[in-house]
Amino acid sequence: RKDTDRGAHPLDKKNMKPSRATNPENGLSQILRLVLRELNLFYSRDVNGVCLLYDLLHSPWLQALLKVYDCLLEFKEKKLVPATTHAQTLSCEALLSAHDTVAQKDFEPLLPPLPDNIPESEEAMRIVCIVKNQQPLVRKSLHLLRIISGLMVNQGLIMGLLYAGDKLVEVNGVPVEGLDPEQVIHILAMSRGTIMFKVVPVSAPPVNSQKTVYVRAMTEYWPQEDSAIPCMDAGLPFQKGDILQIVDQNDALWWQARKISDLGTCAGLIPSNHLLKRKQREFWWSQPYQPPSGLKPTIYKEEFVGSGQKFFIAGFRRSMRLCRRKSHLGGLRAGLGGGDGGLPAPRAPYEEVVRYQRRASEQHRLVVLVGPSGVGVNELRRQLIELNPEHFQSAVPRTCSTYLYPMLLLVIFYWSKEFLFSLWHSCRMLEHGEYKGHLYGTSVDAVQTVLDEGKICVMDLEPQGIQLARTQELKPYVIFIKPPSMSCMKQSRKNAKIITDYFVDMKFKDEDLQEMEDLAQKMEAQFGQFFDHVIVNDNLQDACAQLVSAIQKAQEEPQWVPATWISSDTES
Ligand SMILES: Nc1ncnc2c1ncn2[C@@H]1O[C@H](COP(=O)(O)OP(=O)(O)OP(=O)(O)O)[C@@H](O)[C@H]1O
Repeated sequence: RKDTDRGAHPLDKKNMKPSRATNPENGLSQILRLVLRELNLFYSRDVNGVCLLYDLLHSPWLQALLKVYDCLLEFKEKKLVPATTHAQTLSCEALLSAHDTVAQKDFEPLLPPLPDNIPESEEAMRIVCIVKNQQPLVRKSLHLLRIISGLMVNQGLIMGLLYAGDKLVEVNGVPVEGLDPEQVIHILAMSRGTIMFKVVPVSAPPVNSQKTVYVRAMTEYWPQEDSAIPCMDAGLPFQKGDILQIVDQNDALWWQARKISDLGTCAGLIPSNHLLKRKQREFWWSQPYQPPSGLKPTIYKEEFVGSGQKFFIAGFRRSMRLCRRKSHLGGLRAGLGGGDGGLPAPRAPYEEVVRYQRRASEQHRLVVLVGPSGVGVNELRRQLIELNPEHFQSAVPRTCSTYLYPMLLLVIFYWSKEFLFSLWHSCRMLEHGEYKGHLYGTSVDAVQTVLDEGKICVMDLEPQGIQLARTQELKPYVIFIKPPSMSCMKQSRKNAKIITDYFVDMKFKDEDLQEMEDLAQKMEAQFGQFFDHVIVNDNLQDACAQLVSAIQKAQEEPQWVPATWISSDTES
């Protein structure tokens, strides 16, 4: 409040002894309380005008004001210690007056009056003023340059004022026609406060009728490494698996997007679907050809459950580890490269996604665990099922030698990954393998059997198999089990044993742990876009608790899923 306002207080503070305020009994609040008590008596007798006075004295603002007054009087008696040396000379009055000055200041930007002498010929021009803050105008200036090149404008800042296609004529009264873009950038960078643009408007400003779409990035993009981007600083870097909100697709080559983890920021430039596909294709063709190194069918491992009962668990993980031991990484590396040792063919760079929440009446989503061999996928799955066998279950693999043998013969004959995939599709196999000369496979039907029982089906898959499972029918939720750092693993796996098909328990060696870490990195780099959740398996109990919580969220909370999985009536 201003000094004058304080002076206008009905109670004259000069006549009030300070000691009265320090004693709460004698303070103004106390006096007010007494007056109210008196008034109460009159009020009950219905004395004229008392109601009005009663309401007035009861008003919260008056009570608050009196309380503030009491407090100030109390502080006036105390020897206050300034918080900083600068505040040494500040009195209470000076602070209040500083507050008043700031409170009364008008922070609205002052725009200069428009020039009076605008000639008739300039009728078709538009003058736009923006107020620049103290930050260097790098990003914004470049966005404005997009107007010159007809690409885009910064929506948050000048939406509705400047449009793509507007021709920039003057900046702050300086004619810019014929200047190089760099010279205009320089003028903008040097500008402080208000910047006035004179533009010849585009004949028909574009109407943005597109609906906002969300996509999952299936590849990564680094604007700093892309010399073709019109404005590097305005680029939006993203990684595989990031969910992006596409806000503008008007330009065929460059879209504007935000990350959903950062919706508050202004949009950045990303290559359009078409452009990114083209870039991927160019990159793919530029890579040297690598002949296929072969697809190795893997082996199933048997597991004893309960009282001597034996059945096969899905997955070839341990066998893969054995294979790798024999061939020293070579075989598995080939497997990670997509099975043929070459670079995987480019796929769609963006996948449209929507929010989906499973309805209670719908079947559960399949839970897929992925991770490098030895990280603890089987152990976690085992513990999960043990925790609640009524709720969680694995899919039981079946022997399928009748059709897999001829199928494999065909695969060997054609030696084509695509051909194998098509056969797998026709058999609805999510994975297959060989154990002691027999062929086994886990089919979609085996998963469906578990889901039909109302249970949550939990299975482990090699990352190459994720795409087969990604269907509207199963709506898998993929959890990547990641190894902790080497030092943590050395500690936590001190007593852990590698269980092999030959029932020889071996301790983890440093090279096993290193191998696990390398593989995890490769899996993340190549298949990270499919991972809905990542759990670092350091402490087994913690990891198991995280797994339970992640599965619960997947089944009960909204998640981003491919738009193709959801028909419009089930969309949340
Ligand atoms: N967090 C952990 N701390 C200590 N030991 C662990 C941890 N996680 C797993 N283990 C142990 O590591 C060994 C390998 O685990 P597990 O068999 O589950 O690996 P995996 O990922 O399924 O790989 P594979 O399929 O090749 O066996 C087991 O003995 C298991 O008990």
